[in-house]
Amino acid sequence: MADDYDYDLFTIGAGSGGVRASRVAAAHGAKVALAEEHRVGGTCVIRGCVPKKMLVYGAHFAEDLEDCQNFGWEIGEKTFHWTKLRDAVLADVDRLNKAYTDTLESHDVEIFHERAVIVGPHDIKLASGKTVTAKHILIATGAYPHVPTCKGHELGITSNEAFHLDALPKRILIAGGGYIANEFAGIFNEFGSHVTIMTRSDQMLRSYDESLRERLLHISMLKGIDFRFNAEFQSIEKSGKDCFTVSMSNHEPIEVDLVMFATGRVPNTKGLGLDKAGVELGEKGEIVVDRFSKTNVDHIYAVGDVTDRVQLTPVAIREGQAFADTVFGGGDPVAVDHGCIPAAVFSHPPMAGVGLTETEARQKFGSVSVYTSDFRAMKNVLAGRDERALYKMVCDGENGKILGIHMIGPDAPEIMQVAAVAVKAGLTKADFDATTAIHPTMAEELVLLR
Ligand SMILES: Cc1cc2nc3c(=O)[nH]c(=O)nc-3n(C[C@H](O)[C@H](O)[C@H](O)COP(=O)(O)OP(=O)(O)OC[C@H]3O[C@@H](n4cnc5c(N)ncnc54)[C@H](O)[C@@H]3O)c2cc1C
Ligand SMILES: NC(=O)c1ccc[n+]([C@@H]2O[C@H](COP(=O)([O-])OP(=O)(O)OC[C@H]3O[C@@H](n4cnc5c(N)ncnc54)[C@H](O)[C@@H]3O)[C@@H](O)[C@H]2O)c1
Repeated sequence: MADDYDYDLFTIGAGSGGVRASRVAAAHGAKVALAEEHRVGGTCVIRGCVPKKMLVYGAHFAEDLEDCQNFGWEIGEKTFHWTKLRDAVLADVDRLNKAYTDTLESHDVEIFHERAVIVGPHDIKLASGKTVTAKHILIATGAYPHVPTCKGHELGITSNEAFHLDALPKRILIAGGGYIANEFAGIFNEFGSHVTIMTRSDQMLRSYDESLRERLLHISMLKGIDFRFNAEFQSIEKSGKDCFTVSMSNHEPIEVDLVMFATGRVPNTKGLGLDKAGVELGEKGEIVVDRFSKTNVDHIYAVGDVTDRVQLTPVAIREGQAFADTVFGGGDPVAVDHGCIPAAVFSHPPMAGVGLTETEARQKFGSVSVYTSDFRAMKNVLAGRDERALYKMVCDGENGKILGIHMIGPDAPEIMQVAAVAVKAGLTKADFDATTAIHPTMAEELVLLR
């Protein structure tokens, strides 16, 4: 296909969005090349969702090993070896990295294992100095961790480094009240570190339903995690061989062994040469795109975190697929529907949500009906674990249409994935009521809500 260009498509970034787009474009018959400056697989596979979830599993054994005793199991002394888990996780990351590379190669996508930047409307320069041309360019460079610019910020780590630690910290301060902060707080806490979360606002996980956020905060505190709200960094100073004193507004200084920043992720557009092609950026440096992921330049597209629409892997994948189908599929253009996206926080316990929170629904619809189930999972009862789950369904007060479902409790993300189908399909509370329960499960609470 490649006309006067070296390639039909050149993709910058082999993460969730870039890999899917390149593979599908190649399957549609396009001549495709891709550049990756770090490792094929990107954030999700190499230093995000996947290794994080494995650590979550590893961490959960701490509670399982405690709880199993009420189920009749007697176990000897428990010892946790962080480096054993770390190395197993990193080995699986290597496996996935290879699997993603193989998939691209088997689809004849040419991979450049180096940084690429744009040097002209159709021109890409690789770190080796080689310059290539492409009819279409896809920017899928993701995002990088934001680090506040306080004195001593260079002494802290981000989630990128958390997967490679040589030893677990005895005391860790995690800055940020979002996804990464709450997930890693659970992980480190279960492994025995003392965790303090500090966040500059008075809330955490702002996009989730208020009742669930309160429940997570309550349970996290019961588990021993400390929280400091309305706290802005002032400084981080070394106060011993391996420890730091962190000063912050509105609170006493705290001494810890590790500081981790989880304060959001910034679209990765710096130094990419987008000005050379005239690509428009938004206020946060994100690439501005239309609903087909097209930039203001006709042949340049962008998908995933770099566009700062919804920073989630399945969204980046969908955007990559839609881009490839639109440009190379030969059919009608395909836009990604960004409405009603389910999401989960893999905290301890996890929480998940889809659609409008109660507050959002009240603001938008006025008349809403809210149904809740506040219960202790059967397993927690026998385990003697005083941890209650909370499910909430928010419906349109006029016709019963479900506007949102929100859950915190064991396996909430697994249950939510299926419940989200019903919400996306526009089902009503009556449809849930008409469905027979599977007993005994936690999910049955969803069809028994009063
Ligand atoms: C700790 C953590 C946990 C997460 N957990 C979840 C989760 O559980 N569920 C979920 O849905 N999402 C999760 N996310 C978010 C998810 O990882 C991202 O939304 C997703 O990876 C975005 O995909 P992407 O293709 O836009 O970018 P990325 O996957 O970040 O890929 C971009 C790639 O581009 C490369 N690159 C950048 N610039 C250049 C250049 N100039 N030349 C060559 N290569 C370049 C980078 O090295 C990178 O590999 C998590 C993120 C983090 C950090
Ligand atoms: N389970 C998942 O799906 C999952 C997991 C991890 C990450 N992610 C994605 O990655 C993105 C980035 O995650 P994240 O947790 O870094 O960001 P986030 O946007 O979820 O949370 C950032 C938090 O940091 C706080 N903050 C910002 N600056 C601060 C400062 N100077 N001091 C103290 N607190 C500060 C903010 O108030 C906010 O609470 C998420 O938005 C999400 O889209 C998803």
